[in-house]
Amino acid sequence: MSAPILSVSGLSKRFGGLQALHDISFDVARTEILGVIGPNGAGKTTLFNNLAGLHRPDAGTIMLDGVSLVGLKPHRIAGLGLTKTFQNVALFAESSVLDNVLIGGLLRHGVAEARAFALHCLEQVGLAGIAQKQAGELSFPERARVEVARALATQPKILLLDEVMAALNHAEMEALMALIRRLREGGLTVIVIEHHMKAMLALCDRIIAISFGRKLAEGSPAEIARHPEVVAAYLGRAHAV
Ligand SMILES: Nc1ncnc2c1ncn2[C@@H]1O[C@H](COP(=O)(O)OP(=O)(O)OP(=O)(O)O)[C@@H](O)[C@H]1O
Repeated sequence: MSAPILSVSGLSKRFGGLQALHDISFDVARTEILGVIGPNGAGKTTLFNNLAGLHRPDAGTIMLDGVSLVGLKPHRIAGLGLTKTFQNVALFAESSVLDNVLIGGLLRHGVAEARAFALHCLEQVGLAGIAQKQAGELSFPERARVEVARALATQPKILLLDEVMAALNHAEMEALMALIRRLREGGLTVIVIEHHMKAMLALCDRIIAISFGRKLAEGSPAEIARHPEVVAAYLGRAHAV
């Protein structure tokens, strides 16, 4: 791997008696789509929260393009280029789609510029036509795209997507995967958490599997799909690729 855009080393996080992350290390290449899989409670969202500055790790280093992120506030980390979507798509229901996306743009722009940029982001995700719709009236696939647009409005180098496909049917998932691939072709690096294994195997260049806060495996989708511990811990013995 040429110089990684993100380098995580020895990351650990404890909540009281629970070791939620234990000595997690991995690198992410520029414009890579990296998947993070693991059973419920494995520590996936905690990993994202530590990367994005919502939690402070107890130990370990996180370097984004050579800059240390540990101890920085989330808006500083977003300013440096790492932005996370939220698992339960928390949009302001009473506000328009445009205003929801505009909020992300305020990180770097004044209101007028952020509005224009928000429209551009909505175009990128194919939702320019519903910019004035109230966010509370959106379908699940629209909400997922608005959440991606809001993250894009911060102009990230790395986008962390936390289960944005959770409520989508097969066709909607395929469409969102196509969007993620397009964003990568435009230069974005993406780290994805999803439970849907087929989608992850199809979408990701590389996958890390975690279980009980520890990294269990790391490799190509094909390697992960046949890794004995991953199969036992997560995929189920019946899974075969
Ligand atoms: N703020 C917190 N305080 C205490 N415990 C927490 C906190 N956040 C997460 N945990 C615990 O840490 C463990 C890892 O949780 P996390 O949400 O990271 O798992 P996950 O892999 O994202 O799960 P899921 O697939 O269900 O979203 C769980 O046991 C969870 O209950």
